Amino acid sequence: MTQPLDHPAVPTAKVGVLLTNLGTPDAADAGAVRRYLAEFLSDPRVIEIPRLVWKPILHGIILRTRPAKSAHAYSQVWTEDGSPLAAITKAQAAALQGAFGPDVIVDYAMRYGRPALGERLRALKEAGCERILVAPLYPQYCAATTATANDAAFAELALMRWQPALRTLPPYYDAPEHIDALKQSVEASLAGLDFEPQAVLASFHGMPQRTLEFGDPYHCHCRKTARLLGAALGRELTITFQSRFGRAKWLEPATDKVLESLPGKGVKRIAIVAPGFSADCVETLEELAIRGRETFVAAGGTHFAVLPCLNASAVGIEMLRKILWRELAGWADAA
Ligand SMILES: C=CC1=C(C)c2cc3[nH]c(cc4nc(cc5[nH]c(cc1n2)c(C)c5CCC(=O)O)C(CCC(=O)O)=C4C)c(C)c3C=C
Ligand SMILES: [Fe+2]
Ligand SMILES: [Fe+2]
Repeated sequence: MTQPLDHPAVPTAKVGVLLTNLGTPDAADAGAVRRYLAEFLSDPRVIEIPRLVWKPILHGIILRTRPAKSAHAYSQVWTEDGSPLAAITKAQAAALQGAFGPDVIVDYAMRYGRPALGERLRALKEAGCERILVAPLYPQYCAATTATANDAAFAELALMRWQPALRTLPPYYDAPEHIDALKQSVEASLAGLDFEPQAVLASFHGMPQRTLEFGDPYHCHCRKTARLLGAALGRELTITFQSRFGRAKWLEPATDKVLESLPGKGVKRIAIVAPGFSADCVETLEELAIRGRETFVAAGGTHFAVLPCLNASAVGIEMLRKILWRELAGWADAA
């Protein structure tokens, strides 16, 4: 439609897709890790204990001791492109750019640290996106991951007079496309090993046990992903939970305890898959692949492999394209 001559230009309405992940420090040093942990661990969605109790523990103990230890972990997996989590999420967004047509812009952001979620959401709006799909890349829903990413997106919208329409990506723990992508990826990785594992572990990030009692579906989602993936592979997977944090009881069995116990039961050759992580990160590359191996070998294990996450692999990107396309129904074609 022709506009009056004095009317400002009206850009074509665009659609935005914002991939989000947890976040990561800007550098593998104690200062950067401290800033990252301070933001992350101040989130009441992550640490669900009264602020009055938690603040002194966080500032008096955790932020004094953990940054140096975690920085060492990060330094062992740091790449030329920075933190693996940030580099892989960036590569996923780049691989999906153009996949939904010329009027759909794909970007990425982090819930903690940079690029900040609110800032990228605003940038999409400023680029003309009137509709935005926020896609937290966690297959299994968890209040500490999915919900807090969505909260941050809506908090940014709360600051706007003219808001874009927002959709959020539902969890995809049991989506056939996700299970099939995992199956293909695991089969290809297992075929590349020079040994036949006696057991394959499915290690998920842990959560405090009481979040299950509060009604968080995370534990059930993890179990279902493992069950469906096991059925697709035709072999039973041993489910474990890693990365225990703090003193409270966490979901069990704990990955490190299982690694310690398997060789004594005659299981000396294992592979680990981490189907709760859409991208490799410090938890898979350092905690599992470095410390996990040390634990397993010290207990008498002889063969050990951690299989890569879907990352920006061809099957991983094709899976994301399909599940995002489904959520863009009625939007991408209207753009
Ligand atoms: C995949 C799902 C995740 C859940 C669930 C989760 C819960 C959760 N995590 C912590 C504490 C830490 N997690 C850390 C790193 C980290 N966690 C996830 C994912 C989940 N966390 C990812 C992808 C990463 C990697 C980030 C990276 O930079 O590579 C860390 C930082 C590292 C360290 O110091 O060990 C902490 C701390 C809690 C408390 C929690 C649930 C309550
Ligand atoms: Fe975590
Ligand atoms: Fe960890």
